[in-house]
Amino acid sequence: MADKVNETLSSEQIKLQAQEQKHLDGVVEKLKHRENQLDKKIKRTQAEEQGINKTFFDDVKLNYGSDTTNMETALSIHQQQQLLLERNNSWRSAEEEKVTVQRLEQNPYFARVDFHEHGEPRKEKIYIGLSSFTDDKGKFLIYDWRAPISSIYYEGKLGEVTYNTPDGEQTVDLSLKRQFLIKDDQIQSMFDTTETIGDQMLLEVLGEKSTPQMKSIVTTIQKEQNQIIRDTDADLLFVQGAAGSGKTSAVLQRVAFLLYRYRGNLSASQVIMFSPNQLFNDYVENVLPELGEQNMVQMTYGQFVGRRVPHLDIQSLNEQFEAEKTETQKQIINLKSSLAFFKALQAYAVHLEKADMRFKDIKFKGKVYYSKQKIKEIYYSFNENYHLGNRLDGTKEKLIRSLNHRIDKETKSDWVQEAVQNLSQDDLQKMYTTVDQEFNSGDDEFKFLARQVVVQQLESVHRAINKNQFLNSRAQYLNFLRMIPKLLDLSNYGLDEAQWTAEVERVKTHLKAHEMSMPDISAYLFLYDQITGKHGNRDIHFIFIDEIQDYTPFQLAYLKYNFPKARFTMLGDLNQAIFTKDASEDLLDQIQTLFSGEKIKVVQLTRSYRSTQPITDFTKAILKNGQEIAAFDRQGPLPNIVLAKDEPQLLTDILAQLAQNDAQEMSTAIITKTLAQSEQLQQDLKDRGHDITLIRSENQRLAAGDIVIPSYLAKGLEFDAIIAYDLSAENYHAEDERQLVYTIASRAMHTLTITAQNQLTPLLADVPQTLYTQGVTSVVAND
Ligand SMILES: Nc1ncnc2c1ncn2[C@@H]1O[C@H](COP(=O)(O)OP(=O)(O)OP(=O)(O)O)[C@@H](O)[C@H]1O
Repeated sequence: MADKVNETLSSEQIKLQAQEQKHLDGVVEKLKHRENQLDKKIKRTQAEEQGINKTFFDDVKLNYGSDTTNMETALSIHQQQQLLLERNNSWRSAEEEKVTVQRLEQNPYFARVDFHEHGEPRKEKIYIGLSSFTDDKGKFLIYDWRAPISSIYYEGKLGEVTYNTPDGEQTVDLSLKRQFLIKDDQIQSMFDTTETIGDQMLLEVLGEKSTPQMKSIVTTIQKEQNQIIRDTDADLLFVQGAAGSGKTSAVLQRVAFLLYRYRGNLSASQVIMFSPNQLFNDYVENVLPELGEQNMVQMTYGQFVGRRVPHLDIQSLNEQFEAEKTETQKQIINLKSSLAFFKALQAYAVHLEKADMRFKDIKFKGKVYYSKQKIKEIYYSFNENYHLGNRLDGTKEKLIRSLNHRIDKETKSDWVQEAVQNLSQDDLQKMYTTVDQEFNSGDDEFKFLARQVVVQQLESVHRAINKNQFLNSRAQYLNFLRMIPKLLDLSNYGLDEAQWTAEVERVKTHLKAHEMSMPDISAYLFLYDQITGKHGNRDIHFIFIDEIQDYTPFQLAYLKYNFPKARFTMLGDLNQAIFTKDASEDLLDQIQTLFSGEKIKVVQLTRSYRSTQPITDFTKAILKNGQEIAAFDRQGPLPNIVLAKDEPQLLTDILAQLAQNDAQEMSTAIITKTLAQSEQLQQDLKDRGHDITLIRSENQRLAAGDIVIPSYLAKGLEFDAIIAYDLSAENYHAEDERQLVYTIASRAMHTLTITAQNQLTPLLADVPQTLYTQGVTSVVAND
């Protein structure tokens, strides 16, 4: 496209481009000059550091005569260390700057804006790039895209534009917005725009082929995305965005923005992003480093809870997704996912201050050392001002004190006498505090050793106390579940007591086998946190949650509890609730309750950038009463529905479509509903002589090229071409699978093929026939 634009350049434009090229040459020269200077600085300071290191002790006045000379020596060492540290910092920061300069050399800037400050006669002209760069006199040659003034590039049209600065709002008069495509220090093309970022550049970016790694979008951030990226006000920023509307992209640029805006007060380790699965983590991991920032902490909710209960087998993504559920099970899950369940647990915790704590005996050498009755007695011996956490601390303190008393007593028991006599020379040496420890008498020595032996042996009791091993967490959780009919109204969830009792028994059986389902694990941990008085991690400043529609209100409440000081950004598409399905509908209401009294901002992104217009129009028609979606005007072939009469025919159709996509150099993902189908399909294709990568687990790496992947792992990802596997009436029939079909179809960037055996799923029955072709393999690729 750049060529097409160049072909039609007028002489005026050619002149303008030559002027810009001259400016660019000047900036590149200065960047190279700076790199040179930095190289010299790095070499010099490293040499100085080595020099200081070599002569360190020659230069230090080693003098250990008197107190004053000792002091002088210490001072002298300190001075030398300071010198070393200074040199070290100096070359390290020069190295860092060099990396930035080198990144800028690759692509110094992507935009220029001209504007007048209000009341100032002089026109200003600034260039915007990935980082700031000043010349030797401190004049800005490039502004960081995150600098306050750069916002005007993304914010509005020409004319009056307001932008936020740390000191409040500023207004300028914007007279020019120019975009550049620069490669190897040459301007490939440039566009002046009158609208927000010209569609031309966006079209070019979006028309590119997919990559196994997500790319940054700084050059073409859209106005509404910019609002998400630069928000510094909201305690909760909630983004509802259609599939492909750039939620994930916006959030990654937002992390980069926040790290810049709060530089010095915020580090990447204080930002956590919760993502749908590990594959997705890999997919996005390059974006921040590309922007010159460190990656934030990334994890899935499963990982977040799983690491705290290594002994329990938690339901995997696959099990969660594929488990067939009865109506009662669905209702139980609904209950356990609710805020009411969260509150019931808090109420139960208050009740525990008075009664019903469950303890385990602490044993020593197979015998009860502190009985659970004794522990319970201590626990409830404190007055009513003691809350759960204090009670536990108080109990532990008392137990430790009692243990110390018992150590003295225990030293006189027979087993200790015997153990001391049997100590080897080696054991003895380890026990003495100094090699030649002296004692007044043999008796004293014996007492000393006996005490050491007892302390060593009783270490297990000590540990049991310290590590709360006397808490009977599992029995406690079951007790909480049994109490539920008293704490909330089961009939609100369409359940009766008998069904609930059966559920408690089910949880008990699973616990015996060390297994737990996802809804239980959060409640189990929250209960433990209540009992231990844990108040969460106050050091985390920002929490991002992607694909929020797959979280339950309980999980979100639990995350909020865990990160009490954090500001939350939640992104999702209520149309894509593939785990929580209908329950996601009132999620936003529930979240608002969670953040009541705090600043909430809700932003909607409706334009879908991932897919061509025909694909977006088709996917939009799958949904009934869904959230708003607008297509981006990028053309391509209509989605194609291929019906096969039987399985061999289905395979033949898939192979034909794969061949066609390959010929157009598009990578294809065949998305099946379940993992079993993916495995079968991979084998069937192999039998037909076609090898294809199977993504079976989230812990795999995404490879370039064609893949087969089950639906729940394709979340958040995108591919040039999608083949939706067997969207037949038999495979997809339940109304609550509509969102799943939408999620699958909306992964496609350029081509979408729907295959089905026999009869097409009724979920597509209402899609107008004008929105797709049927029976033929699609022909035209995106130009
Ligand atoms: N402003 C933009 N400039 C260029 N590309 C963009 C822009 N916004 C979004 N895109 C592209 O659109 C595609 C979809 O973006 P992204 O994955 O962030 O959307 P999403 O809303 O998280 O989608 P989903 O909910 O379906 O996972 C990506 O390829 C992204 O690079």
